[in-house]
Amino acid sequence: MTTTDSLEVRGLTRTFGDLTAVDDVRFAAPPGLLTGFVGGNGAGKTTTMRMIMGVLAPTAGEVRFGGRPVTRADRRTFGYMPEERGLYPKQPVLDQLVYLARLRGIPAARAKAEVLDHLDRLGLAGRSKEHVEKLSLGNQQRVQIIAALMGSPRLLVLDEPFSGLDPAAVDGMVDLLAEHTARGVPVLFSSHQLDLVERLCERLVILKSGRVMADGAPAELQQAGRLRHRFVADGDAGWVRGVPGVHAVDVDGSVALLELADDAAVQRLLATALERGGVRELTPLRPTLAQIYREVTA
Ligand SMILES: Nc1ncnc2c1ncn2[C@@H]1O[C@H](COP(=O)(O)OP(=O)(O)OP(=O)(O)O)[C@@H](O)[C@H]1O
Repeated sequence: MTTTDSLEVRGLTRTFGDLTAVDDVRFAAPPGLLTGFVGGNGAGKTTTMRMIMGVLAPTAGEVRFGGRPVTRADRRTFGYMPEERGLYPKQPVLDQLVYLARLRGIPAARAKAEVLDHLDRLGLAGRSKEHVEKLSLGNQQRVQIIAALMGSPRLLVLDEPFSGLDPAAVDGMVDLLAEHTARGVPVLFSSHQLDLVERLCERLVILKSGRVMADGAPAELQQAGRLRHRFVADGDAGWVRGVPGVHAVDVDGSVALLELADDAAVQRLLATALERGGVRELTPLRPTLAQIYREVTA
């Protein structure tokens, strides 16, 4: 079943007493894309996701899906991995997942086949009869992921789905998510692992103190980020500090990391370099996601 619905949040706000945990948050998670939701501890990611899923009422604002306000019926078709993982410790893995799948309205035989397939793909095929409490935390996490992915959800909202997973499980998870995005499903997931977010995400929302600090495709955010240059002089580059419009972030012998105010600063830099013996290299450096994140949340 393919889908073309977007998730959209508009002006979403939530207060707890004097604290505004989520403050006028607006962004969209478009169909078929992985949208990464990042921000430090307490930034408001979980609170936003809980409001999207209807677990927590907003103080203000609205959640829309497919171009209209989200309904309870819509939410029953969403896959959600909550921060507080909700598995029954004393039930076997297979029984539990089949039960959860049946709650989503999947017929018994199909539910079992789907669960067994997912267990196999996340490396848990041999564990299906074990009680959840007997599994390692990483394996419990895999079971929790499967619970969210059952039954062709129309939207996936995943709170820290990658935390505690080993690299093989991350790869298995990435493959599974790709099948959902290929069907057009919007996927919103929170993470503190910026390297992983950089690798996976087609869109990014950065939150700080309940507010959206940046929102867009990683390449767009990189374009907007402060462009730096690596400069290598013929000889010591210490003189770059005196060139107007040139900010030397770091100078180490002949190599300098520079921020150049404008084209005129570039020309002044090159002219001065020629007077002093020449230029070996001047290369623009696009900021990494980690640098962008540090800049917008500083
Ligand atoms: N039920 C609640 N009652 C009071 N304060 C709350 C409640 N839920 C969340 N908060 C507060 O709201 C703020 C945002 O919390 P939230 O859990 O959404 O952040 P987060 O970005 O998910 O953080 P983390 O990365 O640490 O999980 C925090 O200051 C938190 O203490």
